[in-house]
Amino acid sequence: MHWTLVIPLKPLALAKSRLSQAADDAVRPALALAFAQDTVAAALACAQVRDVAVVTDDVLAGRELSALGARIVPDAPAAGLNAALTHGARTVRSARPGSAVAALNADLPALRPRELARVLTDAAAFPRAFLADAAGVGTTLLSAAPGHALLPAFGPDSRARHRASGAVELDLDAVDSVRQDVDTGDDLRAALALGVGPHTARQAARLLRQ
Ligand SMILES: Nc1nc2c(ncn2[C@@H]2O[C@H](COP(=O)(O)OP(=O)(O)OP(=O)(O)O)[C@@H](O)[C@H]2O)c(=O)[nH]1
Ligand SMILES: C=C(OP(=O)(O)O)C(=O)O
Repeated sequence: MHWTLVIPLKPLALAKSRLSQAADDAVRPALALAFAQDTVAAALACAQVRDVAVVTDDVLAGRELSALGARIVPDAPAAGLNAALTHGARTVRSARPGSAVAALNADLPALRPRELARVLTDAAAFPRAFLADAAGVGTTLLSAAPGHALLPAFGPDSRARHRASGAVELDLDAVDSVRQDVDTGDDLRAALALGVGPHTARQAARLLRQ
């Protein structure tokens, strides 16, 4: 099965507010963009991924991510993360109704294409499936096979909410790069230890020089 990934991204000036202790206002937007660039580049390099749609209203991010090969979908509902994902999945399926779609967070700077391929291969066995984040409370990926609505419930305690919604939790070892989202300075250190993509590596080096 080949997947279309739907990746949501807040306007960069507002993104990653919980990183404010580790990265000040002058650096954080560039860091958030770098996370998204490394996430999108790794996703597009994954053999199971047909294409990537990024739902964002950010002009700079739209330009940079479309240069990597992503399609940009405006965040028309402007009603938060889950509305953006529902809109993104609908937009994808209005062009190709039988698409397998998966929502993936834009803050996975250590994402490895082979680990993403393992997650998507397992997800293909279920109508809806999800992967818990490294902290064990959130979600980094939610999938919907052809013919099934995504029904995203991202946000606080999304692991429990996705489970309660009937999505199957994927029980996989050795997919740390798909689980490691970056919300805090500790998360950033964990991602750097796994090995981040080139955009984040450049921005992290800038941060260390400050
Ligand atoms: N398009 C869109 N994406 C969103 C919205 N809210 C969150 N996201 C994205 O959803 C993903 C998961 O969100 P979070 O991990 O909470 O990221 P964040 O909102 O930048 O982080 P904080 O500001 O610290 O809460 C990230 O890729 C965000 O950019 C939204 O309203 N619209
Ligand atoms: C939106 C989510 O991410 P975070 O916990 O990183 O805000 C989530 O896990 O559902």
